[in-house]
Amino acid sequence: MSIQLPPLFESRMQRWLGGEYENFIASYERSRYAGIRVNTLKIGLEDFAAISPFELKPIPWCETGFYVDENERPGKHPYYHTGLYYIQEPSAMEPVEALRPEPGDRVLDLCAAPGGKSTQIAAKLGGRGVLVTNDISAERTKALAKNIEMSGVRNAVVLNETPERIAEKFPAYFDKILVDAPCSGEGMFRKDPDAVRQWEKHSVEVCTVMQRDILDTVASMLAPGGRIVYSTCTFAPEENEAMIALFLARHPDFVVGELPHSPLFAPGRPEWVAGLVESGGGLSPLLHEAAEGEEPLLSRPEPLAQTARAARIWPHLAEGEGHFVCVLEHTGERAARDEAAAGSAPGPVIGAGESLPAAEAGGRQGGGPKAGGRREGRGAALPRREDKSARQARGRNKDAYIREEASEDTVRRACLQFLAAHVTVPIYGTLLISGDYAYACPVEPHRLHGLKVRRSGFQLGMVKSGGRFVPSNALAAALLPSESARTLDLSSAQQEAVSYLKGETLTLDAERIRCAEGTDAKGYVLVSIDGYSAGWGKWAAGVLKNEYPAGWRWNG
Ligand SMILES: C[S@@+](CC[C@H](N)C(=O)[O-])C[C@H]1O[C@@H](n2cnc3c(N)ncnc32)[C@H](O)[C@@H]1O
Repeated sequence: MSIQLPPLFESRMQRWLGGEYENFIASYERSRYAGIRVNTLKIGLEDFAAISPFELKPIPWCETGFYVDENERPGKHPYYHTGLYYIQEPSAMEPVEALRPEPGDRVLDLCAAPGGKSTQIAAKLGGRGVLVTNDISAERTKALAKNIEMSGVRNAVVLNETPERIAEKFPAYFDKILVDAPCSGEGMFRKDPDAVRQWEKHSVEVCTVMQRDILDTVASMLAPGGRIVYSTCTFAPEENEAMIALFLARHPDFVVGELPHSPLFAPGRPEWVAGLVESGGGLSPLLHEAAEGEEPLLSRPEPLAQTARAARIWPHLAEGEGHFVCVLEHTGERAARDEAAAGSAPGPVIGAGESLPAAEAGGRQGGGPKAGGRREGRGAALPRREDKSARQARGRNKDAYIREEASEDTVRRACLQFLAAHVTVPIYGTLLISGDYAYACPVEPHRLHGLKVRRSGFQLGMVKSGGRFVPSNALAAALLPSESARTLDLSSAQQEAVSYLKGETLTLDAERIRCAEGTDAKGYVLVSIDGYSAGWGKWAAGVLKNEYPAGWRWNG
């Protein structure tokens, strides 16, 4: 075997798996499985099957998931850049299947970066409801935001917060919460040799303390009758069944729910935890947690017995890496919610073909001078620079709201003018200005006050010096070509598509740009590949200036 497994890990697995151990260890000789998940926000399953550049083999537990040959390099195809699929380890697709988000739900993905499961949740929401996606690592939320945006998600907020601070702002708010917990990663040893290097005796102990605290905090954010899915990519029972049983002992208003079990999954192993508690062993002191003079919480048979309803995905039984998935159902009554009455189902920022209010109509294409005589766009009043005290007041939080009125107004007007002139469908959300950026925010904006926010919602664009509005690539990626006033379609079979994705300027005639009635070719153009939107370009005099963002470009 080429992988050197930690001896303590091997001896633990051998003890627990007994006769099954040989098969388990033999699975380390096989190569890992690669998967893609079709992003149904951008393409239907049948349509993808018709154009797929790769041979697809269905993943049994996820309707939108497919095994692909890793040598196909799915990250190196224009369709990856148009967000038609997300590259995801097959077992990692199960937690969201167990969560079962439905259009209209409010969902929290607490430990979300880089966003595999968040993009899967967003696809299931189908643009309706709310996704709050969060990671405690600031660095990792950059990739999370990029993946959310490349996937064309319109109803997500991206946070970089602790669970406790989110809980203060969203008490009993979410219908569904995913905790894809930080863990010792034993299930990833085959896929990622780094996981082996990082594993040590104390990993399990450190992780259980984090997991216990995270689970305790999320309970307060769940609406009555809601569902939590807890998942890890480790085999350690301390981080799996024990965490669930401890949670149930502390939160008697929850039960372990049924999973839509694949016959390839195995049940949870409460007896492993019972054995560790009895012997006084294991790698976490939490196994023996007890109030003074009382028996350890985990010696209560009932909560532990429920964990048999969880699922373990084993690499020797299913074609995927090791995972643990458990559903926790709140036993309270799920209340019907009138989103509109609660003020939490925002209407459109601006509707299709809608006229801007007179005070905002100044710079609209073909529009006359606006009321008050000032024109937006070229020659418009410059936004005043934020002064030093305002900058200090904003502190660490770049996305805080404090901003001088004048410039907030400028961003707001510029954004609405852009949408009116370039987008032919309503964009839903509360128009929220954060610094130079405009967002369509899917939650009541007050909930974000004081939080570290990476994206306050669907990023529409920003105002640059001179009051010029630059649309975000998130907006481009989420629009259908038919929803944009100007479009240019490139073919994935032509070099032009890759040239665009590499950030190169294209030379092309006005005839190639499809323009909505009353619009000419000059200006922002939504660039699509085989009919699937990728980004913006700006056309004038036979040249398409490339607006595809540097961080999204095709490398190599
Ligand atoms: C298993 S990874 C998540 C993978 C992700 N769900 C996906 O599907 O792409 C666990 C994540 O938890 C984050 N994390 C660790 N402690 C956390 C905490 N207390 N609150 C929120 N996130 C945390 C880590 O930064 C890491 O990105």
